[in-house]
Formats: sequence, structure tokens, C-alpha cells
Amino acid sequence: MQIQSRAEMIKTKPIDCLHFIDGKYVPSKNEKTFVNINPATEEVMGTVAEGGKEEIALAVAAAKRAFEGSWRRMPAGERARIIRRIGDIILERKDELAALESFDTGKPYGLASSIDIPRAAYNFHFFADYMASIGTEAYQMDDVALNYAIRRPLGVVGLINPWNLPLLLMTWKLAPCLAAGNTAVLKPAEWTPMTATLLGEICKEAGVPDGVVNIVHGFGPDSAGAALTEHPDVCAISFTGETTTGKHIMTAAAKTLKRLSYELGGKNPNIIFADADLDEVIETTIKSSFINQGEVCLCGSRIYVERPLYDAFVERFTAKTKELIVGDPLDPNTTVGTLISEEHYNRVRSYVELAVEEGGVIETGGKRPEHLSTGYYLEPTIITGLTNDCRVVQEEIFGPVVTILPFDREEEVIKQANDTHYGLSATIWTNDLRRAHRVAAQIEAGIIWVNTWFLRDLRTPFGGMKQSGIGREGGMHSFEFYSELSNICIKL
Ligand SMILES: NC(=O)c1ccc[n+]([C@@H]2O[C@H](COP(=O)([O-])OP(=O)(O)OC[C@H]3O[C@@H](n4cnc5c(N)ncnc54)[C@H](O)[C@@H]3O)[C@@H](O)[C@H]2O)c1
Ligand SMILES: O=C/C=C/C=C(\O)C(=O)O
Repeated sequence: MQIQSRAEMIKTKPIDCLHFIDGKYVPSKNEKTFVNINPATEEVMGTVAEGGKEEIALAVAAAKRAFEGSWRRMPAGERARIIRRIGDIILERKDELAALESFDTGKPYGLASSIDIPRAAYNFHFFADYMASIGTEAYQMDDVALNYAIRRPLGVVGLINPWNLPLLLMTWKLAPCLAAGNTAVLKPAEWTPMTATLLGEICKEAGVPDGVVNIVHGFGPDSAGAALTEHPDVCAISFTGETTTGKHIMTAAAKTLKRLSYELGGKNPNIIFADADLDEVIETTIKSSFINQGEVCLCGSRIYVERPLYDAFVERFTAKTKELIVGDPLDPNTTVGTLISEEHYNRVRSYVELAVEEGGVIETGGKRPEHLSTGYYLEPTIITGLTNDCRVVQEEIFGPVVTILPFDREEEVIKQANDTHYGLSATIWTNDLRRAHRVAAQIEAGIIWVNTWFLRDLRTPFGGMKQSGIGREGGMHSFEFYSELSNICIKL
């Protein structure tokens, strides 16, 4: 069956995307739009309003009015009820949102339906519950004075999002931002506008007052993204994207001293000791290598295997990788869909070619599947024979490409794992409990999994160190970013 006929089976159709400002869908003032390409068919599936300075100004003004209006004074219980309702409506519209996410990204519909959309809903449910339990702090100075802290919202916050897990990551920011009493201007990634567009009407239906949530589409530099980072009435930016983009945003935001929260790039080690359970390792490492076409910042794309296990791992992992089904994102049997765009496809392909130049051996993959002449499809790729200082081992590829290196000693693999300017996540496989604690404590990463991957407790601190991020979000850490504390000292 053709992709379109499967889309009909799913019944949802791609949508044209307008901005959502002050509770209404509006085009750009200059009527400018850009096209939205389906990465599986390479066809135009709709148009997107292209926002700039003017649309950002309108959105920020609406957010400021809303902040000074009812939203910040709304009792927390009522705000929590509305936030929970957003999550409920996302679940009610799961199939539609999953289809649009799959159209936009090329990810398997099944993945969007089982991970992306349910987790987007859970982001709202989690923070609706969590906000009821947060307190502040108080200190008594003998019988001299009493200190207590009060927590208040920041004001208008800019939320700038990437294209790999569009609704999951957009709502990971929006839920705590609203729970803390702020208003928001969202800038979705230009490649993935559709679920963000529907989020506007979902918030309105849930009872979010007009102006509290605003969505402006557009690009980064010289467009809506840059305008949001420069606007004087935006007091904070939460950004998820490439490290290089983060540096540009920091420069722009410095002029108005905005508070920044950064979730940036990663090149994450997956360290496998010889005592690990190989069946478990293979099953999870297939996911941590190739889920979402490897377009996950947390993917363990640098695999290190202790030498006694190396040959067996390479053989078993390669065989399992060959069983993955690359194809039509709407086909229920597909496990690997398309990359996000032609530009990104060519970039990932160039790294496979570089790997060969650097002396690597392509154990499997590296090519467009022969039966898929249209669409940005790339086979899951395993590369061996490289050294830790190779560009393919050092640079973020953000595609279905992993390298495997052997190691002999614990100290050696810790050194190699840390030999990167990134520090986002890491995975360690061992049944030696003391070694697990010892090695985890030495790995320079913000998020470390032992004998698992992408197991998420939203109360935990989430974020990277070094060039992988600034700050943490999740649980109390989100409230620390999305609110201000004032200490009040009263003489007794
Ligand atoms: N650490 C995390 O949690 C996490 C999660 C997902 C993705 N990522 C990273 O994101 C990258 C892939 O996403 P991407 O390609 O969308 O990243 P990107 O940096 O190219 O774009 C991210 C967003 O920033 C906007 N943008 C670009 N330039 C801007 C500028 N000068 N001013 C304001 N906004 C600007 C884009 O329009 C987009 O909305 C990868 O590096 C990946 O590792 C990190
Ligand atoms: O591609 C990066 C994935 C990030 C995931 C989260 O931010 C999360 O699970 O909260």
C-alpha cells in the first residue's frame, strides 16, 4: 500500500499551520509562509506561517497581558486542574497527534503513539500533581527574627524546541512553566509544526485563558527564534537543541540578561563490561542505538565493549540490527522510519563516508535501502575499527549510526568515555554492584543509567554538563528554573 493510503487508514490528514496568539489562530502579518515536507514522501503536505519580529512582539504582548491578568492570581488548585485537563485532552486526541507527529518527523506511527504522545500527556499530569507538593523554606533566628521564602512566577517565558521529539519536549517545558504560574511563547522547530499547532487549541479547550500560551512558527536566525531571544519582555528562555545554537542564543539573551535553561547535544557512551547479561544488553542497546532513527539526544552512539565480550557482542548486535525493518512510518511493522530532512540525511550519510576514510569498517548499514527510492531513509549502521579520537567517534551525528570500540581496563574506558566535550548521558552494563557505583561516579554526564536506558522518573534532575547543557529540569529543578524565590525576614 502507498503511504498516503495508509494515512487514509489512519484517517488523519496533515494540516496547514498558523500561529496561535492571544487565543486565536492567525497568519503572519506579511502573509509569509514556508512549506512543510513529509520526509517519507518528499512531498509538500502543507504550509506554515513564517513568524518574525512582529509576530513575536504580538505574542509577547499577549503573554504579558495574560500574566498581569488572571493567570498568576489563579489559585494553584484551579491552575493544576487546567494543567491536568491539557494532559487528558492530549490522550483523547492521541491517534490524531501521533499521526501528525509521524507525518512531520518520519518516525514510526507506533513509536509516536506509544512513547511521544502518552509522555506529552504525562508531562502535564505529572506537574499538575507535583505542584501541589512543593514548599519553600523558613529559618528561625532564635527569638530575634523569622525568615521565610515565598515563590513567585517569572513572567513571560520563551520555550524554543527541537524537531526530534516535538510534542514530548515542547510539553516537558510548557507543563512546569505553566505550573509555576508563568505565561509562554513557544517556538516549535521549523521541521515539525503540526502537533505544536494543535497544542494551542488543546490548551484553550482545557481552560487556559487567552494569551497564556502563544505559539509562533518560524526559523531560528533572523526569524521568530532570534526575535524571541532578544525581546526585552521575555525574562527567561528554555532551549533544547544543538550546542552551537545554544551559544548563539546565549549571546542574544545576554543583552537583556535572560535566565537560561539549556538541554543541548550529546555523544553518549554505552559501556559494556564482560560480566553483563548479553541478551539484556543487546535488547536494550538496539533501542539506545536506533530508536527514533537514532535522533535522540540520549542515544548511546559510542559503544565500548570489554574485550572478552567484544566479538560475541559485535556478531550478535549486528545480526539483531539487520532484523530491524526500515520503511513506511505508517506501516505497523516499521521499526526505523526516515530522517527528518534531506539536509539531515545528507549530513548523516557524510559521516558514514568519513568513517571509511578514517579507517572504519561498516559492519552493516550505511546506505539507503534499495527498495526505498523516495524518502530520507538510512539503514541502521554499525562501525568498528575506529579509535576514540576519530571525528565519527567524537562528533554528534544524531542518526542511526553507532561505533563500537573494545577496551581492556576500567580506567581506560572511563578515560575514553570522558574524552568528549559533551556530558549529557551514559549507560553502564555490569553485574558488579561496586563497579557500577564506582564507574558511574567517574563518568562526566548529567544522566547515567546502569543496566537500563531511558528509564525516566520525572522527579529526577535532567540535563547535561560540559557542552551538553546548563541547568537541570525535572521535578523541583523545573520549579527552581521557572520561578523566583524571595526571602522575607521579620523581626520578632
Ligand atoms: N539535551 C536534550 O534534552 C536534547 C533533546 C533533543 C534534542 N537535543 C539536541 O538538539 C539537536 C537537534 O535538534 P535541532 O536540529 O532542532 O536543533 P537546532 O539547534 O538546530 O534547533 C533547535 C531550535 O532552535 C531554533 N533556533 C535555531 N537557531 C536559533 C537562534 N539563533 N535563535 C533562536 N532559536 C534558534 C530552531 O528553529 C529550533 O526551533 C541535537 O544536537 C540534539 O542533541 C538535545
Ligand atoms: O532527544 C532527547 C530526549 C530528551 C528527553 C527528555 O527531555 C525527557 O525524557 O524528559
